[in-house]
Formats: sequence, C-alpha cells, structure tokens
Amino acid sequence: MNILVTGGAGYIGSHTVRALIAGEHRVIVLDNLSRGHTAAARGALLVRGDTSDTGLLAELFKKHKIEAVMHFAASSQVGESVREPSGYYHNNVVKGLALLDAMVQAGVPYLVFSSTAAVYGEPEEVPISEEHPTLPTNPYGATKLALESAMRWYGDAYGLRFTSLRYFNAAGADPAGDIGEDHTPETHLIPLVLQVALGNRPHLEVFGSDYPTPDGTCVRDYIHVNDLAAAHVLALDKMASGARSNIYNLGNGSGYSVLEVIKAAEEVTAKPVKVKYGARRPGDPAVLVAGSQKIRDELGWEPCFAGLHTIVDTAWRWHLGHPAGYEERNER
Ligand SMILES: NC(=O)c1ccc[n+]([C@@H]2O[C@H](COP(=O)([O-])OP(=O)(O)OC[C@H]3O[C@@H](n4cnc5c(N)ncnc54)[C@H](O)[C@@H]3O)[C@@H](O)[C@H]2O)c1
Ligand SMILES: O=c1ccn([C@@H]2O[C@H](COP(=O)(O)OP(=O)(O)O[C@H]3O[C@H](CO)[C@H](O)[C@H](O)[C@H]3O)[C@@H](O)[C@H]2O)c(=O)[nH]1
Repeated sequence: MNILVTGGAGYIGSHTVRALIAGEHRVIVLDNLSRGHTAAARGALLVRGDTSDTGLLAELFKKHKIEAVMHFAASSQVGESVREPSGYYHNNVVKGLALLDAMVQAGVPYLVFSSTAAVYGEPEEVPISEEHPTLPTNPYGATKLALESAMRWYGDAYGLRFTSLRYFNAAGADPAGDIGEDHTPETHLIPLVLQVALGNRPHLEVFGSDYPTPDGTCVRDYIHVNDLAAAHVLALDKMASGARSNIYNLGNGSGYSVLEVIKAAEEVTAKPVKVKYGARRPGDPAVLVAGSQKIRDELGWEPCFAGLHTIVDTAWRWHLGHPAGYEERNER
C-alpha cells in the first residue's frame, strides 16, 4: 500500500517506517522536524511539513495515491502537557482534526493512530483492559482521548476506518543499531538512565518515592519499539482485509518500577547509575500495566522483545553507538 506516516522522523514512527518498508509498502513521511530527525526516516520519502497544512496533505494524498495514514505526529510529554495544555490541544487535537478532515476530503479510508495508556488515568485495576474507564490525569492523555472520540464519530458519519493503539511505555531500539530514541529535551526514563551510565548526565532524578507501590516508585509497562511497529503493520493489514475500527492496548503486561529499571540498566551496562530522589512529577499515575490480550487474540500480535533486560540492551547499543544522538540539531 501507499502509506503516509505523520511523525515518521520521530522515535516510534521511524521504527514503524522501517517495518513498513520491510513489508514492501511505499512510505511517505510527513514531519515538521520539530522533534524528529531526517536520518531517522531514511528509506522513505521525507516531506518536511505540518499536519495542519491541509493543502499539502491534499497534494500528498493525490500525488502518491495514499491509501492509509499512520498518525504519530504529536506532542507527547506528560509533564510539559500539564504546564502548557494549550500547545497540546493545538498540536494533538486541532491539527489532528485537520488531518482527519483532509483524509475524509480525499477519501483515504484507513488510519492507524498513536494513542496512549495516559487515556486511562489512575487505574481502578491492573492490568488495564480496553474497557477500563478513561479518565486522564493529564492534558496529554485528554488530547489523545479527544482525537479517539473524533475518529469514532468520523467513522460513523464518513466511513473512516481506524485502529487506535494505546501504547504503554515505548522503549528500546532497532537491534540494527542505526535508529533509536533521541528526544530533545529527553524526558523518558530509559534513555535518561542510559545517559547517566554513559557519563553524559551526572545522575537520574527519581520522581517520587512515596507512591503506593512495592518500592515507592512508579510502575510502568515497557514495550519494545519494534513490537509496537509490528502491531501497526498488523493493524493496517487487518483493516485492509475488512476489519472494523478498533482500539487496542499495547504493552507486555509486566510492570517495572523506576528503581527496577535503573537496576536492569546497571546490569546491562555494567556501570553504576547515580540516583537522586525528587518530588513526584505532576500528572504521573502510580501504576500503568497493560492488558494486551485483545490484540493478541484479534490481530495475532506477539512481542518479540518482551523482557526488560532485552529492551534496555537494545537501547544501550543505540546509545553506545550514538552518544550524542543523531547529531543533526543544527539543521533545524
Ligand atoms: N514514546 C512513548 O512512550 C509513547 C507512548 C504512548 C504514545 N506515544 C505516542 O506515539 C507517537 C510517537 O511518539 P514518539 O515518542 O515517537 O515521539 P517523537 O517526538 O519522537 O515523534 C513525533 C514526531 O512528530 C513530529 N511532529 C510533531 N508535531 C507535528 C506536526 N504538527 N506536524 C508534523 N510533524 C509533527 C515530530 O517532529 C517528531 O518527529 C506520539 O503520538 C506519542 O504521543 C508515545
Ligand atoms: O527523569 C525521570 C524520568 C522519568 N521518571 C519516571 O519514570 C517513569 C516513566 O516515565 P517516562 O517519562 O519515561 O514515561 P511516562 O510513563 O511518563 O510516559 C510515557 O508513557 C505514557 C503512557 O504510559 C505516555 O504515552 C507518554 O507519551 C510516554 O512518554 C515515570 O514514573 C516517571 O515519573 C523518573 O523518575 N525520572
């Protein structure tokens, strides 16, 4: 298929682009490079542009006979969203709607959407199933939920078919070692821990040690980025063969605390990681662990990189090979 990947120069998007190309799809990446990297999108045609540019979208849909969109482009930091909700509503909801409208206008039938565990908020029970109530505790999760809701109504009214994938914590890197996680600023736990191990940061600040969890630090479900990428390909194939719109969680079903992640990183890297304890980060739920049985049953998805050490090891190989990331910040 001819597929437009928004945000395909970013972390998860670039790994999915690779999986799509391996599956012999033709990929056009649309990325404004606010956070992405040209080197990450290699192998695809990269168009530098914004998802709000409906003229550009119409042109790309027509010129490349686009049959499906994978929509990764978004602002995605929980803490930043609490401080600056306006930017999140604009980038994730307003621009997301522009994309949906352009798809409807051009008759592009299929959309795979990057949603998040943050739509659930503080869970009533774990593992969290797709039926769990959605009560986000931060604007980031609220904006993703808002677009999911729009997709549902657009589906009813205009026939848009979508799969929303609610990822838990994406981590790791392609074992090939040439693409990986490089956010500026970096806010995610695993890359930050590895930067400490590399000697690029003095310490890791643990955000809160008084949560109601076994060691007092937050528990998350880490999922390898290539396992996420594979799920996107499966979701698209399923829709193209007639499946209805759907929502799936994506996680491994195992929760690890911040301290457990640090310990795993020390074991993988054989380096000490200095820790300082700080305050809780606003908007952080204590525990997020996925129930992903639905996607296993319905799409046949199985993680290939399920263990925390394996995930951290692939990330470590990327960081060792690219201690300063993609090193192309001055191009922006
Ligand atoms: N990283 C995670 O753990 C995680 C978890 C759940 C959901 N998600 C979602 O997955 C998606 C990808 O996350 P990521 O970690 O790869 O983020 P990322 O920041 O690496 O990638 C996002 C990409 O989108 C681009 N972009 C942002 N706004 C744009 C716009 N308006 N127009 C064009 N391009 C734009 C950025 O330049 C960047 O390349 C996001 O939608 C995020 O909310 C991520
Ligand atoms: O310097 C740090 C960074 C993170 N953490 C903690 O480590 C855990 C993981 O934090 P991340 O920032 O790596 O990830 P989040 O759980 O906040 O968010 C990630 O997963 C969410 C869904 O669970 C969203 O989708 C979001 O896009 C994605 O970044 C959290 O408890 C956080 O408080 C620290 O203690 N210190």
